Amino acid sequence: MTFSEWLRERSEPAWTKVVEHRFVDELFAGCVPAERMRSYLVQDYQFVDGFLALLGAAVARADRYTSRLAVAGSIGVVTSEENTYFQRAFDELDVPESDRTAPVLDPATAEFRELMADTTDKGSYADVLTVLLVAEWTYLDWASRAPDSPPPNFVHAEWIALHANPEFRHWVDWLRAEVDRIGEGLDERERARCLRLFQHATRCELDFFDAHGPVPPDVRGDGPDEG
Ligand SMILES: Cc1ncc(CO)c(N)n1
Repeated sequence: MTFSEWLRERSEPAWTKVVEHRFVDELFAGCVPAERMRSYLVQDYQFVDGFLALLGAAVARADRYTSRLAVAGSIGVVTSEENTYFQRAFDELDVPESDRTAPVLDPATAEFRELMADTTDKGSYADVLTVLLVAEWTYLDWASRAPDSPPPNFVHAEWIALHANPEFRHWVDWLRAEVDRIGEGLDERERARCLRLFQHATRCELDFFDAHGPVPPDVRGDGPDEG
């Protein structure tokens, strides 16, 4: 088993709860109510802010030029296609300027941003890659479940398409291979630290979806499956 597979397996059942979250099923069906899609995207823009800083830390801490180039390529996507998607979605959903730049943070967003900021400031390259991998791999995994026909509303359809395309898969494959490569050189303590970070980030992903329903946050996807 590779290091990345081991990290993911040890993060069950939360991992699968993220990938099979009801928010995702609603997204595929195009029936996330506008109010919840708005709050999800407003909060996610704040996630992306912290995530971009974390990508910068990966560029800074990488041990070789080819790795810096790979991460920089992803920075290019976040700052162009993904950013213009947010702007167009915010226009469509009538998001006021204050919520685009400085919204009140949900507890789930605040915790995720704190984890990313701590890792940006103090994490090793392995730590940084670990948190990046959770964020990208969970999104690839849920998006891979998308049905063939996209929902009619571009706000739903393009959010799926941003994470269900060959370039994104290629980036996540690279991140996994990079975590596996760096994992080879880690000692027991460092690996255990990566696992704790991986599990914490996976919990943050679950809390983030839970915060935008339809399951109330205190149920955390543990209730009976209502399909
Ligand atoms: C909360 C969250 N996790 C992961 C991604 C994808 O990087 C995202 N946009 N938002």
